[in-house]
Amino acid sequence: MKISVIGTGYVGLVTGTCLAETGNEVVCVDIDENKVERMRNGEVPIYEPHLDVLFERNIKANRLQFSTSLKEGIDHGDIIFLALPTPEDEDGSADLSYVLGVSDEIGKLLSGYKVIVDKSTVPVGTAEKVRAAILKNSKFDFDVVSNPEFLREGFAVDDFLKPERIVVGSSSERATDLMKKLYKPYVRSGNPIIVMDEKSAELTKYAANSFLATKITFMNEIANYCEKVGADVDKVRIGMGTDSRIGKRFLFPGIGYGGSCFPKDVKALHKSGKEDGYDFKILESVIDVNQKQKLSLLPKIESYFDGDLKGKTFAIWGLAFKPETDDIREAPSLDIISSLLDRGAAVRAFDPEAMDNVSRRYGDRITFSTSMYDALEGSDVLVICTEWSIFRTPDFNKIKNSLRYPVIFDGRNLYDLMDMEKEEITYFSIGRKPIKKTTLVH
Ligand SMILES: NC(=O)C1=CN([C@@H]2O[C@H](COP(=O)(O)OP(=O)(O)OC[C@H]3O[C@@H](n4cnc5c(N)ncnc54)[C@H](O)[C@@H]3O)[C@@H](O)[C@H]2O)C=CC1
Ligand SMILES: O=C(O)[C@H]1O[C@H](OP(=O)(O)OP(=O)(O)OC[C@H]2O[C@@H](n3ccc(=O)[nH]c3=O)[C@H](O)[C@@H]2O)[C@H](O)[C@@H](O)[C@@H]1O
Repeated sequence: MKISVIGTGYVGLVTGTCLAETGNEVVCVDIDENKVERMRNGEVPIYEPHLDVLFERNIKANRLQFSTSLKEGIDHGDIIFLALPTPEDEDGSADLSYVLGVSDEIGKLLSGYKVIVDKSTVPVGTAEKVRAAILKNSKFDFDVVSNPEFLREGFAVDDFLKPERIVVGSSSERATDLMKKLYKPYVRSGNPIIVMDEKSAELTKYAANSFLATKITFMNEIANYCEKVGADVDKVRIGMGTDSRIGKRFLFPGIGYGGSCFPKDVKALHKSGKEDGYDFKILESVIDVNQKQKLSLLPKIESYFDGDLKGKTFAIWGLAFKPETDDIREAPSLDIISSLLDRGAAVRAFDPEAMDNVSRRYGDRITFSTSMYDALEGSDVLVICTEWSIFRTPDFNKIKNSLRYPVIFDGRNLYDLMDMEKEEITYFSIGRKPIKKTTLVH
């Protein structure tokens, strides 16, 4: 089939590449000329595991092309995916200007029947707005489908190729049939294509993300309470998660959820609710608790240094909002770094993939290290913000010998408490008892 994807970010580029992988002819359109030039030169502009292999293969096979021309995209595709940003607006609502702006243009460019598929995460009622925006300028027949995307960064290719489900929101039989045909190769394992009306599809996406964010936040509150009463959140997590009604996944406490979606989507659903006369009290709490959780290591750090962080140097391991991505949008590490800098401390940071993105934001206000161990040199203590695999089994002797104070503040509970008892390291984590050793100052 002939497919166009408008917007080549994490979702658009993965969608375009994976759709080319099953034999479709795909044109990806982006407004960012530099990005399009890089992709035309064979460069994948984001870090996403396994994407490079598929990207290269499909470009070589001439199934994947890039353009800055929306007209080229609209002329080419029978199905046109919108994978445009829907960032948080000042009041917390989803900014629809990208989606509706492009829809406006599409109306002027249509020259025959097309299916316009909204893959961006959007509030209930957006499909109608997209339809109205196109209709304003077009006399040709078209359908609008809501097809929310559930991929996770870091696993995006796998999630797209083998989705647990595909949600298609459409009231048009013609468009639904085309979508089913397109997605058939991706649901061979028997996972369903769930067809519903557009509004329900739009809400399914917000409901899924908000539920997961709520699950994490609930565990963060349980972790905070564990610290007050001397319980161990790891044990509570396992005890709870083995109940299949609860499930083991997304119960890991930490320094809050981040990323380009959970924070904005929870706020957008809360805001939509308000506009539609419904007060999502639970989401208000989730937003509030998560903001506080991002800085939950700070009181522990301040208390360790008797409130005075001036002149101290902090090694930070992990900057991305989660492992296996270079994405730093709403990353808890940024809240922690800003708070440390505000208190007169210095930061030596290391991340396997996200340092370029952080450097664009902080410039030379922080030092970027060449390795995880280099970050420790000249630092007072270590703070862990992201659970990259390479941080899971470090050389504890190196940590002890490099830091001025052999102390770890772990925002992701990477280490077993029993193991840490054996090390001469003071260890603070989330929802578990602190392990305090008589500190040797180098
Ligand atoms: N990042 C993720 O893991 C997921 C994101 N989503 C949703 O998908 C949508 C896109 O998200 P991302 O891919 O992360 O965004 P992104 O910010 O990574 O990429 C958006 C792309 O659209 C391009 N663009 C902006 N205006 C344009 C225009 N007028 N014409 C053509 N291209 C234009 C930008 O240059 C950029 O390359 C959002 O609604 C998001 O909530 C949904 C599921 C997963
Ligand atoms: O709409 C989106 O953009 C996507 O948002 C999330 O995917 P993603 O943001 O890539 O990452 P997750 O793995 O869900 O993690 C989100 C945040 O929650 C945190 N998290 C996750 C799981 C957990 O147990 N504890 C926890 O704190 C992570 O550290 C991270 O900051 C959803 O998992 C995807 O299904 C969805 O498509």
